[in-house]
Amino acid sequence: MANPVPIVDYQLATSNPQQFAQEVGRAFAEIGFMYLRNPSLSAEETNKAFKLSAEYFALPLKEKRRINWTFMNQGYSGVSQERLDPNYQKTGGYKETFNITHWSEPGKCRECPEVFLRNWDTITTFQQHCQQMCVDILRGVCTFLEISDSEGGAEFFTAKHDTRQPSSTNLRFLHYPPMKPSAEDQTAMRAGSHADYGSISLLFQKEVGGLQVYHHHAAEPRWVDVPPLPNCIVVNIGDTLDYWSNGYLKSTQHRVVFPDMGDKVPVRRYSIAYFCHANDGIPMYPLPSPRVQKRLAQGGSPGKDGGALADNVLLTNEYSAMKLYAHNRHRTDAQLPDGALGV
Ligand SMILES: O=C(O)CCC(=O)C(=O)O
Ligand SMILES: [Fe+2]
Repeated sequence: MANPVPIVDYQLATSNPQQFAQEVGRAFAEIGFMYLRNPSLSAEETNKAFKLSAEYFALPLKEKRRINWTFMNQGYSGVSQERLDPNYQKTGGYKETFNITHWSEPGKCRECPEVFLRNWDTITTFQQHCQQMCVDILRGVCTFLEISDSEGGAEFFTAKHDTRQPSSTNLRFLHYPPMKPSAEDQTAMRAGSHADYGSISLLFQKEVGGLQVYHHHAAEPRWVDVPPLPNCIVVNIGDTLDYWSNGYLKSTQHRVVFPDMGDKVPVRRYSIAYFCHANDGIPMYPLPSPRVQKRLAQGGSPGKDGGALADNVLLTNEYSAMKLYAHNRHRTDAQLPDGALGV
C-alpha cells in the first residue's frame, strides 16, 4: 500500500512557493504529517548533533540526573518517566530524553550538560536551521489558508514565531536504549500514542525506524509506519495549530513501537525533535482564513479542545502550559507547579 505520508521538497519553498504551499497545506489538512526532502541542514550538521546526543546519553545515569527534567520543560527525563498515553500504557516509555528550552536567551542554556555547552555552536546552528524551516513551512500554511494580505498574508505567523521572544519552543534529544519490553506488560512502548502540542514539529530519525502515525482518514483507520527516508525529515502539525485553525490542520496521534526482532534485544534508536511553538502571550482568535471559515460554516468539526473561539480567546502560553501539565501530571520525578491543573 502506498505510504499516505507525502514527500514535499523544501527547495520548492524558494523555487515555487505557491506549489510548496499547496503541497504542505494538503498534507497537513489530510494526515497532519509530511516528509520534507532536502532539509536545509547538511547530513554533516545533522550527524554532528547526533554524535553529541550519543555522547550525552552514554554518560552515567547519575551524571545525567544532575539536570533533571522540571516543568520548565528543560532537562533529563529517564526511562519510564514519561507516559504519553497514560490511559493505555501501564509503564512509561522505554526512552530517555534531554530537552532544551529558553531560546529567547541567546548564548545561554540554563542548566545544560557540559557536552552541549562545549559544542554550543553545533546546537545553535541546528536550532536556527530548524526554526527557519518551520517559519518557511508556516508561510506555506498561511498561503494555503488564503490569509488576506491585510492580515499579514503569508507572513501572518512569522513574527508570532520569533525565537527572540519567549516561547515554549523546545529542542529534544531522544534515545531509545536496547531494552526488551517487559514480558508481563503488553502495553509497553518506546513512546506511547500522543499528539504534539506546539505549532510545527520537525523530527530527525537516525537509521532505525519505529515511528507510526494514525491514519484516521483511511477507509479502515490504521497505524502507518513512517520510516526514516534518505535526505528527509518528518514534519507534523501540533495541537496549537489544530486548535487555532479550528481543525483545518490536523494534529495527529503518533507513537514509537519496538522493532519486530523476535527474542533478540531491540536495536538502539536515536531521534531529535524540534517543537516550534508560537511566542508567549498571543491571543488565538479564529484564523482570518476563508478556507477555515467555510469549513466551519459547512459543519466541519471545530478542532482540538473545541477549537479557537472569538468570544473566549486563549493565549498561546496558556494553551501550551495546559498541555504540558496534562501530559505530565502523573510524573513522580518532577513537582507540578501549584495550581497548574486549574489553568
Ligand atoms: O522519536 C520519535 O521518532 C518520535 C518522538 C516524538 O514523537 C516526540 O517526542 O514527541
Ligand atoms: Fe511526538
